Amino acid sequence: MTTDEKEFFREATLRICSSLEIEKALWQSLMYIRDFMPAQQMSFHVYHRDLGIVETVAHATIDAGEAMSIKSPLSSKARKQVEIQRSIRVRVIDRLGDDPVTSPVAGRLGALDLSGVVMDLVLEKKLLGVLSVFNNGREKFNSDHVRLLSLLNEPCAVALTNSMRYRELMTLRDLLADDNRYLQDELRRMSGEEVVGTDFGLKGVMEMVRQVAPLDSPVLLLGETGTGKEVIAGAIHKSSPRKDGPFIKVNCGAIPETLMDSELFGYEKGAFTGAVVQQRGRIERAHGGTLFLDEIGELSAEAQVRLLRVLQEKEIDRVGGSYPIKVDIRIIAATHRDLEEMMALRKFRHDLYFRLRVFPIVIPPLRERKIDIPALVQHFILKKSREMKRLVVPSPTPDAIDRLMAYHWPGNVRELENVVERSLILNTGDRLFFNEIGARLMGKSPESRLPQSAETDKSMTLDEMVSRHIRRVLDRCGGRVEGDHGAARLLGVHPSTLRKRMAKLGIPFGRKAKIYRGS
Ligand SMILES: Nc1ncnc2c1ncn2[C@@H]1O[C@H](COP(=O)(O)OP(=O)(O)OP(=O)(O)O)[C@@H](O)[C@H]1O
Repeated sequence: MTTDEKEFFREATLRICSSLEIEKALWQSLMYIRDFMPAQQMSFHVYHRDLGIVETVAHATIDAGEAMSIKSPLSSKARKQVEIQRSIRVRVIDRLGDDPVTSPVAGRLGALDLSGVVMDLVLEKKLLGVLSVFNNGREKFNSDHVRLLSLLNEPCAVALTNSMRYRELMTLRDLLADDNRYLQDELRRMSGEEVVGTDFGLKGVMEMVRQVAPLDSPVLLLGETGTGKEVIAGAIHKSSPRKDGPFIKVNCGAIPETLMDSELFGYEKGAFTGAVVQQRGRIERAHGGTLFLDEIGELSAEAQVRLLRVLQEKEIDRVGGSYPIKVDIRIIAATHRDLEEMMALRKFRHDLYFRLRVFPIVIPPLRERKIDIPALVQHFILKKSREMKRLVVPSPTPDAIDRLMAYHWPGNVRELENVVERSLILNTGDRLFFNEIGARLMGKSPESRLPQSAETDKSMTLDEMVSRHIRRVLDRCGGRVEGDHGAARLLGVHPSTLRKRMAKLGIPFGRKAKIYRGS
């Protein structure tokens, strides 16, 4: 190196290493180098061998440097030309648009008519990236310029690698923070989400859950609103091999159509005004876990087409993205709507329906499994008291339980949960009366009312309450468990479920009951 070259190397190296933000370092370098050659713009590019894509990561003009991520796919001829590269190569190109490697990149940067010097950045025989320096073509680059640039190969390669690692680290940090926020939300939502009624009203449902959980097949949960479809979706996820992965919920009815694509598929930085950072969509977040599509019947026709593609191809395109991303997800969909009727009305696609309907599970309404009511009440009292930081956990009076059992619960478990919460807010003592349910029942048919007891203010355990209620219903049915006038029908459970519960609570049935009743 001559003295001038040494000085050039020193000064240019100081600038290229001046910042981990490569766009700033690039601009500093351009401002220095332009005194030695006709340089008006400079860019750094990275080659992704697995995708055959050149990514322009930074670009500087005289005015400023800018970080970017512009991805340009190369032709197979250009890929070969790049991939056989082992040693440093510096090329002068008179018109960037005429070269198979530079033209796709120059096309994206609006630089097809510019001329430039393109230098491969190689360290330990590995191609790490490319530095390009270009101008408007009026002044030519010559061999002196090429020699000077070649001096900077190693510092440029090191600076580019360091800054890419730094950028990766920053992205990972953002993703982790993002994941953490999501997981905290999920945890808040899922914690304490114990399924009540697994041995009684939900026994059949839980058997199906056990069958399907270990597989990757889609599951379709059907049932009225508030029956616990999300709780069951969570139970499937928790007992599946994906349990350590994410459980991501999408409420298809709550996302406006204009935001649906970016919510589901995510977007690249700059894909639209306001897309200042890259954002992963919910489908991508569910990678390695379960995607729960609630209210699937509310999806628009366009969104149905795009979802079908995800199910078929198992890949997504981010909005503004230039290549597909593979996703490994298990889908659980849920709806309270009649999808078959929606298909007949052409409001739901046949192909999507058949893809989702591989394993349907129907969750019965609460009025058909009233046997679960006492346990659910107890569960919600404990849960809500904890949330409200109540020192004394109140218990319902026996009459209150009778009232709750007699009500028909159009809003299902969610309505019951709200009733418990309201009652806890209104009653600060240690007893809950649920008088509002009594009031609601006043308008109901006489058979939906059960006899009221005088013991309105005595507290009992949950088992005592259930036992007392079953005995009372049995008395009304003359001890009959099965049949149209049997206790099981009145309690909204299967006779064998009722017998098991009776055995557990020590309530005699069959021959024993006759002896006990003295008949
Ligand atoms: N078996 C159950 N055990 C415990 N809690 C339950 C059970 N079923 C439902 N819940 C509770 O009831 C509420 C409503 O349940 P969930 O949101 O799962 O119903 P859903 O059928 O998904 O409703 P929607 O159709 O309106 O989305 C939730 O707070 C849930 O925790």
